Amino acid sequence: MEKSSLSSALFAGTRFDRKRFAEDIARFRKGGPPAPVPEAAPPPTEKKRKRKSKTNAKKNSKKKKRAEAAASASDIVEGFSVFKGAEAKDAAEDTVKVEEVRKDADSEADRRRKEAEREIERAAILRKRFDIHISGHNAPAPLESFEELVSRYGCDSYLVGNLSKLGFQEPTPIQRQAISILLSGRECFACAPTGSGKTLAFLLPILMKIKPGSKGAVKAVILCPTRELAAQTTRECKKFAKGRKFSIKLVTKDLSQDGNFKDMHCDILVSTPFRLNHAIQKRDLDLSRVEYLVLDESDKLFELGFVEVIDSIVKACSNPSIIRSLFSATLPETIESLARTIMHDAVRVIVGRKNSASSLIKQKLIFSGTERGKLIALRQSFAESLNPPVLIFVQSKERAKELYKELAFDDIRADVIHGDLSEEQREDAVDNLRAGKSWVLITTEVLARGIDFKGVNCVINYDFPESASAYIHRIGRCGRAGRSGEAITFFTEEDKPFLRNIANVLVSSGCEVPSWMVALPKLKSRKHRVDRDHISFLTEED
Ligand SMILES: Nc1ncnc2c1ncn2[C@@H]1O[C@H](COP(=O)(O)OP(=O)(O)OP(=O)(O)O)[C@@H](O)[C@H]1O
Repeated sequence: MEKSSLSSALFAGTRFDRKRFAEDIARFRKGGPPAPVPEAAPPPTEKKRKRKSKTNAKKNSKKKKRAEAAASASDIVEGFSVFKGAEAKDAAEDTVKVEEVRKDADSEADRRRKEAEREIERAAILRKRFDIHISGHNAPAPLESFEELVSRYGCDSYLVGNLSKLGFQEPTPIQRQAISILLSGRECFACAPTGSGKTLAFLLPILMKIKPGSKGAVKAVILCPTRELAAQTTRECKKFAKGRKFSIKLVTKDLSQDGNFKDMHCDILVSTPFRLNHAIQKRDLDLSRVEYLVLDESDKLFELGFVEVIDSIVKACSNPSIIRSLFSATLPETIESLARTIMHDAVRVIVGRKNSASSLIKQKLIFSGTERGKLIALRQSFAESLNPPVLIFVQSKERAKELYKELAFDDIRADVIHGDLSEEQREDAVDNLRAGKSWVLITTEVLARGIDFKGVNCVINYDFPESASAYIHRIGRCGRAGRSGEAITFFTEEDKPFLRNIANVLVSSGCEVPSWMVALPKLKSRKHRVDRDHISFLTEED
């Protein structure tokens, strides 16, 4: 006979009759009255059978307890072999079941571990493919597609529908990673090239997570360094949110000075730092329920002049579970460590190389000798090829006006934007370039950051930029959203000592520069501000 059938034959019918041995049980029980003995059970009716099968589930879950009870019962009836044997058999069966449960749990843990490993591998492959570099523990995997927003994060389909209507088919690298970080509730430092879609990267999690709501409870604040950028971000936000009743407001001069924020319904507030701080200090704007705070162009916002105001705004956003994020195309170490003081457990994301220009821009440095030489070089370059729209950067509003006068002689449809113009005039100048009414827009640093002119073909740095990051942001007004662009930078004898920083940016973007430029000595001062001669062909004698 086989071993298994032998044992089943031996144990067949071996059941302990508690009723028959009740007195013995009582005798062996240590203290206490004899346990009540149940009547011998009649054969189960259909109803009872059903009830029994229902209770089986409960019984199974109590297997472990029963095994323990069996062990203690055998202690009680020590020496009573039949009882001990039967319970021991029960206990053995239970031990097998417990072992099975443990094995199941082990294989479940194993399965989960393997799934987590696969997820880490998948994330690493995506990051490598899109040149995404992260630091910070347990960063969530980048998005594979916008559809994943629905399947993985429960995004409302209206939002994905809006993206598709706007022609956004695939997330850009910074969107893939920053969106998943913010949606998982982590804070984020993000550095990605100009024109790579950082705006949507911070707007989308806000639109997904906050609920359109009640009076006086601002839920998200977005800070931008200039009014033009704040206005553009507000417009973008409204486009993405179309179809939902979000109240999205731009803090204008009037609103900051006279707004009744207590009775105002506003979910998302976009502002420059000074206007927002004015509203907090003078108009009782309450930011204590803000859930998301975004510092766009964050390195600019942490520059001298803004720091105290930013500090006061950060303090006003006092919600302990607030999620802060910092976005820029440039993030110097000094600014990063300053910014870290306000962040909790942030993940740092870099797309491509930190502090580098977009690889879509063809960059050129042109020596023009003197200020006069620059004007000749500019006219020559326009005569050879003028590929509008063109953006020209100068270092001051006076120089912007001067250059505008010069170009007016040349029948070039030029416009100018600077700080002396009213808000409306500035908006008109930007709109005219967008609409193709003007070909050339002369500007100061005011349009250097964040402004999205999709079609700008060429950026000319008429005046040499004051730093490498100013250069990266200025030329980043072209070569956006996958399009190519051209950047021309004039330099004079006076600018030569400051060439090294800019030449290094060209080198890291794969553009050719003469070796003497990168061999120039390092300068202590990073900023380059020069007093320049007036822009004019008319000399004093003329
Ligand atoms: N996923 C996408 N698919 C197609 N176009 C996109 C996508 N995301 C953003 N864009 C477009 O790319 C352009 C640049 O985006 P955005 O202004 O957000 O860039 P940015 O990284 O913030 O640039 P900057 O550093 O200059 O501020 C915009 O015109 C935007 O509409």
